[in-house]
Amino acid sequence: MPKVLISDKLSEQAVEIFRARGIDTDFRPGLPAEELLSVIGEYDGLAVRSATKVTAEVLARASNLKVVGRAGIGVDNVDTKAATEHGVVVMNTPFGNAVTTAEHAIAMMFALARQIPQADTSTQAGKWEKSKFMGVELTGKTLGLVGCGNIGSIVADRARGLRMRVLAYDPYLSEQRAIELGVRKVDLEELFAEADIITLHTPLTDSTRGIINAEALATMKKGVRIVNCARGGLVVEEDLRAALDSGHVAGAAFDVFVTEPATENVLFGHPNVVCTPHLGAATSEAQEKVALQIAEQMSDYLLTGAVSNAINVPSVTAEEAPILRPYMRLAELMGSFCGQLTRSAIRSIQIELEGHAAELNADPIKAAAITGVLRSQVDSVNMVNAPTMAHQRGIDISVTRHDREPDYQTLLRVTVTTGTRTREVVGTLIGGDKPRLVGVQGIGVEADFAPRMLYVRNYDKPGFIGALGSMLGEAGVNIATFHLGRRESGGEAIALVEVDQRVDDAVLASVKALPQVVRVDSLSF
Ligand SMILES: NC(=O)c1ccc[n+]([C@@H]2O[C@H](COP(=O)([O-])OP(=O)(O)OC[C@H]3O[C@@H](n4cnc5c(N)ncnc54)[C@H](O)[C@@H]3O)[C@@H](O)[C@H]2O)c1
Ligand SMILES: O=C(O)CC[C@@H](O)C(=O)O
Repeated sequence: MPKVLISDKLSEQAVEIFRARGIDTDFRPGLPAEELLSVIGEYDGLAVRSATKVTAEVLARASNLKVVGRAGIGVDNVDTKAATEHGVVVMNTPFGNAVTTAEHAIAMMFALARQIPQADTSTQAGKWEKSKFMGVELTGKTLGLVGCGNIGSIVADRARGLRMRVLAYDPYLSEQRAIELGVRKVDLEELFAEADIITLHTPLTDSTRGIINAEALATMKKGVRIVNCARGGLVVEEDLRAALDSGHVAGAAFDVFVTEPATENVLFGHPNVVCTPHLGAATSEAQEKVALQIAEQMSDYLLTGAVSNAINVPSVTAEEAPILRPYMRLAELMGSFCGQLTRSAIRSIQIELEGHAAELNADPIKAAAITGVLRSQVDSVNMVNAPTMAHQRGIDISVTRHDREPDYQTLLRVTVTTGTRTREVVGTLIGGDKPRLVGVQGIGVEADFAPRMLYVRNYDKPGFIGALGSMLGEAGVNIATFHLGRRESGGEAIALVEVDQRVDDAVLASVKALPQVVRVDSLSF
């Protein structure tokens, strides 16, 4: 039974879902980092929000870990690169808290426009400062969205409901989508120059870090207000503080900070600043949604292999998973066949799909084939890290779908090329799910992938089968099945011999010495 650890404060509904799906679950919100390091080796899955830091060190100790699930959007607390290297899937819930976070941004906008937090403090202190808290209307004002994805587009919708004019800067936003959203797509300079309120909704990346800095602030309207409910680091906090002090910026509302938890910050204490402690996603509705969603996604992956919302591996739907699983097994076995025969640096791996296979999601099949090829070189390879490992080794990967009718209903071909040789195997599924080899090096030969096999390249000359049988018999090796194929009578041939015992190197050397034999390899699957 898989075992999952929940190390952050997730809705307890997640625990119920894991348990109902038959997953052993430990709910330990607030687990200290040192304890996480000592227990992580026991778990197949780790569910977190943003407090747990899933570092390279944690991942290095996580010998059984298959999946990290982030109940939320940002995975900046997960070392995704290290997870990929360790073959751990990282998944998030990209939509579960979008409405809630958009509402928080709108709430922050109102808080700034009407100075609600400051007025509340003053009123409850017994002051009645009506003239001090003169606000501004939002109706008719220009809102500048930096980032118009899930959250930004919901903010746009709500802002239009407030009769605001909405501008959006997002290099990946299409003109068509901007029209559908009722926003005007502009460049950043125009947005800065025209917006009365600017709200940020991008991830923190190299291109967005410090997107609002002193230089940008100088190009904004005097009296601009700035809202950040996305990520700390999008705004250079010191530069913003200076612009608030000079009065150029009329107000700033921040939910996220460069350093979190933010117990100290340069923005704190300014009369026109409103802060919340990363509460964007903190509603019971959103937390329930993300907890349920991550528990379902992680359970699906651990129990069925279905992958959704993964950051580092292609998606496989619950419907696709049972169909793809035998293909992934076949591709891995075929890759392994080629990999075991390859002793030098691989230049390329080509995966071809024909018949029914050509209609399927090829990414998981490709990842499985690469895994199989690399497994004989690297123990730690799996479906998650195989494409990255191939890339790191400079291996060129290609996938081709053929729409021609194959001899079999469905067919995969894996071709591995080194500097000097090309190895090609062809395989199919018998009865829908049983892997069967149907060709090697362009020679038709049918065999199952047996746990122990001999692969013999020989010439189709009399005496070979008898000699091989006697040698194996004398060595105490029982032949379970024997499959032969040849290019033409007397020409190049292949024998695939399923054996019940391991064939030692001395016997392999004697087989190799037979006059008809070109090469012999012992394979295991
Ligand atoms: N405060 C919170 O509690 C909270 C909650 C949820 C999400 N978030 C954060 O909000 C942000 C937005 O989340 P989302 O779900 O809308 O993400 P999303 O991926 O749906 O949207 C991000 C948008 O930013 C755009 N973008 C990327 N690079 C850009 C650039 N250089 N300039 C302008 N736009 C750029 C993308 O094209 C995309 O449309 C993320 O940083 C997320 O982590 C915060
Ligand atoms: O879990 C949280 O409270 C933060 C969520 C938010 O930052 C996210 O990226 O989804």
